[in-house]
Amino acid sequence: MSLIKILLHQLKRYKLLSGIFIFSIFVEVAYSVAAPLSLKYLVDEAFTPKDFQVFLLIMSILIGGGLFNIAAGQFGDYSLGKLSGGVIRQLRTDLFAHLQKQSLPFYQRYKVGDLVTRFSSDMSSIENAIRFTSPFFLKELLNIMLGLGMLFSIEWKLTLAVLAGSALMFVGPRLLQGRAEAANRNYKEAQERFSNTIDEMAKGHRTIKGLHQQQRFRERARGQILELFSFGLRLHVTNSLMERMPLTALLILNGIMMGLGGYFIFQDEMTIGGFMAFFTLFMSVGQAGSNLSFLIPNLIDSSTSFRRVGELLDHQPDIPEAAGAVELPASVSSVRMDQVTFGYTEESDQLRNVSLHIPAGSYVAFVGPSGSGKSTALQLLSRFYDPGQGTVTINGHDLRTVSEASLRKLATLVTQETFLFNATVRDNLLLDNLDGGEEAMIEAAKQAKIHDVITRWPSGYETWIHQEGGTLSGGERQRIALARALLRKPKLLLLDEVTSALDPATEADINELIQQIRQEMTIISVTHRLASVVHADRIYVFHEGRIAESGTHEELVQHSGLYHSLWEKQHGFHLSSDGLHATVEVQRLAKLPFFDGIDRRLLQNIAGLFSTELCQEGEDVVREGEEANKFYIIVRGKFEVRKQFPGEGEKQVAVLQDGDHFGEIALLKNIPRTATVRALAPSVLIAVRRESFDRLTAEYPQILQALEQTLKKRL
Ligand SMILES: Nc1ncnc2c1ncn2[C@@H]1O[C@H](COP(=O)(O)OP(=O)(O)OP(=O)(O)O)[C@@H](O)[C@H]1O
Repeated sequence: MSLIKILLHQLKRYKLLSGIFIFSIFVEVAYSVAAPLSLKYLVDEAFTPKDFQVFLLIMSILIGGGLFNIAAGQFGDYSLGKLSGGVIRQLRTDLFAHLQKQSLPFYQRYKVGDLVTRFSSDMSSIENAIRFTSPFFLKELLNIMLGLGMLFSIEWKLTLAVLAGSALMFVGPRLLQGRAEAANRNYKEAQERFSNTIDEMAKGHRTIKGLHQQQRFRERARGQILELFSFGLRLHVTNSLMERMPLTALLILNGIMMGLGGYFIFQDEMTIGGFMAFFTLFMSVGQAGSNLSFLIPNLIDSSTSFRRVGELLDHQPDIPEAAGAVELPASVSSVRMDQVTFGYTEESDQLRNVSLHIPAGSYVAFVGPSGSGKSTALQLLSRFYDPGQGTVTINGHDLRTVSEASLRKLATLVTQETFLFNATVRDNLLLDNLDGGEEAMIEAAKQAKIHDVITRWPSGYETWIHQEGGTLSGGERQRIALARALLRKPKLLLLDEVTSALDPATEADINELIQQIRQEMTIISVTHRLASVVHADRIYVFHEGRIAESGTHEELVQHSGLYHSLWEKQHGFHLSSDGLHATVEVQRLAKLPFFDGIDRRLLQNIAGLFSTELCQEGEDVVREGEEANKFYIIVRGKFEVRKQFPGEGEKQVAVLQDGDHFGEIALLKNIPRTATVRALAPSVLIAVRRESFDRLTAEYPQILQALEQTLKKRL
């Protein structure tokens, strides 16, 4: 186990300190055993014969030994402090570095609360074991061994008798050990579950409030707190019982010793001094035994923590760096995927036989329906995962063989889920490049269209970012992340839906920026918004994990394939630059199957009925079971369709994006919604109410007839 290896390796590093500590323990234990033994000589050789010389001699030895013991104790404490502190420091550093080497699957397996608990309470428990419990355990064990030796030398029969009785001290704790371990494990797991709830509540507080889920979270927390209470109580009772049992056994042993010891004195088999020394020494050995049993729950607690931290250390990185990894050069000559097949799990593949070649300096787009594998391909190009089959290469080097540092220097990925550090804007932009020029930083912020926003904040670039960027708007976060990436001057820029949280004007600015920087770097952009990639050198259209088509925008619209139909779907909407007002063209309405056959002039009237609706991430536009009275078309954004399944709860059944529509049946009749539609990103829709539609159809009944006929055919 890696943890034990690390600890042993550490102890080897601190040989001198370990030696001093062990020596000090020997001195301390020898003195604590010798001090009671001196009673025998004081009583039998000094007090009874009233020999002052012997008394002085014994006292001098005791005082001299005591002073030496104090000095040795001081050295021992210092060396233990330094030794244990050093071991813990190294363990924390190694664990942190080990976690950093892990890849995405690891972070999907272990939740934040789980990792935080292992780093905080488990590490504290290990620290406790290394700093206090183990040294104390060692000392008390030595105390018992030396003490027993002395007791045998004073009166072996009495020692054997009390030793037989002392088995009582260990039987009880042994019997309870299994229960104590289970109680400890249960309590730790309950702590972990509660930490995860707090983490989820803190991170998702906005969504929780938005969806009015506070009650559900309170209920969950209440249940978990109750669980902590009952597991905590069981743990407390078991541990107390384990601690109390040896003390009770000690009382019984005292009785045995006094009775038998008295008998030996009356039989002249033992002196009074010998009995006093035996009694005192036995009390000290008994106390050491009792201390040992007090330490057992602590050791059990720390053994669970040792196992949990060891489990993390034993987890080998899923995406390891090859021995003698190749350093990628500072420029890109080509990027390739050859026959790549990849699945997040063994059950299914999300990419199947994907091959593509991206020449240096080109601007390439990955488009396609939601879930078709675009982002997955980008993750493989960034080597967040390795392909199951096939290879991903940059400049001819399989990414499995290149050094991570050189890959990250060359390629930068900007994703939709931006994470900003709790630091100033400046630190977020510059990162480790703290001496990086002010000019370069401002230039990057200007390129990403965020400089003006930052300078409007009272503290400008010194503004502190809180809650991992949660206090900023999605667009501001995205633009800071983009500026941060540009400042690193990558030769390969990977963009995953970077404009989806931006308003149309900023999106247009970012698209313009891409046009400017495409001369300086190779760009691969994943997007579902086709209008933003019409100028790409090559567009790869993904469908169900495969590349269905590829070519330039012009080539693909000519060819009536998937791209053509996606383009047709997204085309024909107009959105004001502030993203607040949207309209639809008559030609676009005419392409909706249920408006088929309706006169263009009437469609013009229908187009005028639509009004714009904006919604935030996490907002429900329609809810399953509620009255339906509106028909919606998505102008831009992303929604999930969720349905209740008996016994299984609510599940996602589809994802809708730009150009998709839903709820058309509401134009005809009032039936409850058959699904919930929830926004996955800030979105813009246009909607028409049945009441407005009714007024129009009263004037032009032919619209209603046409609509009824088409819907009848479709239902
Ligand atoms: N970490 C993961 N673990 C398991 N499955 C995943 C994971 N990430 C994505 N998937 C699944 O892989 C498939 C492809 O997802 P991917 O994100 O690559 O699609 P996409 O084309 O980028 O879609 P979108 O436009 O909605 O982001 C989807 O079915 C998705 O649910």
